[in-house]
Amino acid sequence: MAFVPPGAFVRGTRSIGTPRSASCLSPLPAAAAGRLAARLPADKAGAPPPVSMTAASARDLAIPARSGLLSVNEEGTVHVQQRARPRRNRKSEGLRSMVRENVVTPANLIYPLFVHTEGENVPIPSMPGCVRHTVDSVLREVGEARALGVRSVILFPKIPEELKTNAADECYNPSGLVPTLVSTIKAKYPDVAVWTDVALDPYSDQGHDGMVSDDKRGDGGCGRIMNDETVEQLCRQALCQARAGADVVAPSDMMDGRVGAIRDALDGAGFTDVSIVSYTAKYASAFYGPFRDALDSAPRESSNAPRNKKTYQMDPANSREALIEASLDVAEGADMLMIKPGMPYLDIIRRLRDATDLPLAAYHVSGEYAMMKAAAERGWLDEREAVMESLLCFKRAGADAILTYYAKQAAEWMNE
Ligand SMILES: NCc1[nH]cc(CCC(=O)O)c1CC(=O)O
Repeated sequence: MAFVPPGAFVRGTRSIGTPRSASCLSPLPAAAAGRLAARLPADKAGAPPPVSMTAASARDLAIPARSGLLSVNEEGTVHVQQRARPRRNRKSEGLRSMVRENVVTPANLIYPLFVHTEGENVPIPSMPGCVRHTVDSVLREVGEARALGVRSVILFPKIPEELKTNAADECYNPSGLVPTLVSTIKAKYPDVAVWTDVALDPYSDQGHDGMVSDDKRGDGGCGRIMNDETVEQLCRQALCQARAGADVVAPSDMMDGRVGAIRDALDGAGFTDVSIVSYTAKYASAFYGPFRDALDSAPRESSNAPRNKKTYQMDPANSREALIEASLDVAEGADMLMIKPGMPYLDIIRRLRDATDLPLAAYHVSGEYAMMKAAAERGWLDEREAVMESLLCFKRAGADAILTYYAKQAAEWMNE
């Protein structure tokens, strides 16, 4: 009997019982046939199996001898003619953990924290377990995460409505919420890496990451998102954050040329040590909904503002475009590249992993968090198992670091 390509039908030909009729043709599992064919030398591939099979023992199989792979030896024990058995490497936790290719540790996690100027913590309904923190509370949270081994946090501010403008000038107010918190956190925990988001949306009365023109010459007859004017504001914002002590600035705005401009601005002011983690491949995604609820930062309906962020965030249909963004960010001096959202975009993480040697970060975003929480609350998912698996999958796809609202909880689980 010759081996046949995976997926084909094979006929048992050994002299057991009567010749098979067409109805006895059985599918050989494709993977098994492929594996065996690849591994056996050509002359052995068609040879009969070493155990002799009697007609009686073949009948005992209940299924007719099919491919020659499944047989019964003289003691009546069923035997598959399979030398390579990958399951041997999975037979105990000792072996499984020895050959495990990827692990996630608390040090890989970046903890996003929502902050506001009010006197009490306010829960975020679409993100159970997350709150907008007061200054005291955020310090406590950073301390607890740090004690569990999470050494990086990123801050997202909810800015009072009266401070929002189209130009978003509050974003570089040195005594604003973010700069104040950065210096407070750094003073108490100098070894925690404090990241800041660079984009105008929390400060914009249009709910956009960039300034909106009033000329109605943009997409759909709305205002345009003004790239270069926005980049100038982003440079001011990043500088202000660096002066406050930010370790990492993370432009999430998707304007063209912002990484290079921010690098120049930082270097020109002596902040050569401040890192830039670029949101390189940031898609115009529906998975940011809960985040926009948390900060009241969604595009505004009543104004000149475009209804969505599609003229600057990337089209979910595209993956080559991520490579274009990545090569620009690398050339402009980014220290690390981010992919966002996370789970639906693992292919993009892998494409960037193969395209650059820079560290990669994946953002497990608010909508992904909300979905897992909702399923877990209903008892439909084992939250712990599902979260830990998700984090591991980011690593396997090629991410080094993961921004996740589960950071503290996951670190707690890892420490158990
Ligand atoms: N530029 C703002 C920003 N930075 C991070 C997120 C989303 C994060 C999340 O959903 O968890 C957003 C929202 C957006 O672009 O509308």
